[in-house]
Amino acid sequence: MISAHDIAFAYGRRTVLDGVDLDAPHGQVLGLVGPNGSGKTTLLRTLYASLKPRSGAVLIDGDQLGDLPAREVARRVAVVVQETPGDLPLLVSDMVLLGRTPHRSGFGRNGAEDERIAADALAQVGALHLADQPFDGLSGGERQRVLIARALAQESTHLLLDEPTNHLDVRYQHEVLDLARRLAVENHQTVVVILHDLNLAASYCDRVALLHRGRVVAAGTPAHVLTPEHLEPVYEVAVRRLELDDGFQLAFRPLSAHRTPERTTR
Ligand SMILES: Nc1ncnc2c1ncn2[C@@H]1O[C@H](COP(=O)(O)OP(=O)(O)OP(=O)(O)O)[C@@H](O)[C@H]1O
Repeated sequence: MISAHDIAFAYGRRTVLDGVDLDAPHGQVLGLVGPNGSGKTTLLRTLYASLKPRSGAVLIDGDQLGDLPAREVARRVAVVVQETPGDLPLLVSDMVLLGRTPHRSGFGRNGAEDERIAADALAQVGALHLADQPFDGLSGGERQRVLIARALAQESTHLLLDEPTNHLDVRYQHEVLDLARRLAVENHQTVVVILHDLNLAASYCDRVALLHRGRVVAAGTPAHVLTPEHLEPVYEVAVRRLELDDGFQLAFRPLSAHRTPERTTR
């Protein structure tokens, strides 16, 4: 479980998070949504100690994140963020094996068990066939799946994902979020995921926090948060919600398209 209390963060003099509270229990997927620049990535980074909040506290299973050694944080929390190809010419299999690092002692090498776990992780994201290819040569979607496999190989109890559906085709968007759900429901993990697609958030998240200008302006179930009343002022678009038998679907239009177009007749 991750809980954040009264988090504030500033880049220099610019405050981008202010009074943020968050609860991400085990066994659930929490979605972070909000417009560009609302503070989602900054907030996520405070949850795995990549950024230190100016004030407030982040607790992982009741322990202050700031008090945990980096290795212990890595054992508890796996992270998938957008990553550009690096200078290290790694094979896909080696990239996934990096996920085993927090479990190795000292300069220990990967054992057969680590290799089995890494191969399993690749299979789970449908990328086992890429194992012997150079990571830098992959497409954006393939790379994304391999990074998710690396996080799975880490076997942590918390999984943080920053726009994991970026670059993925529709099939893999659903597969990756379905996998995130199964990790929460079946493995009782805590999953926190940043999503731009609000319909995907509605389908796969147990709870959603809507950020606007560094504050959580609504939090709760997708049905409660993802309403035209909450979304229209935050995104400045017209929102329609279509209720379906098994949920709802959101449709968006620019606010200007709401007005009846003026016709000029000559
Ligand atoms: N390293 C940085 N230095 C200065 N300002 C930054 C830095 N990173 C982010 N910001 C600013 O902080 C604000 C929040 O950024 P953040 O990336 O957390 O938003 P976001 O909601 O994840 O955005 P997006 O949906 O576009 O990814 C933005 O205004 C951004 O310009």
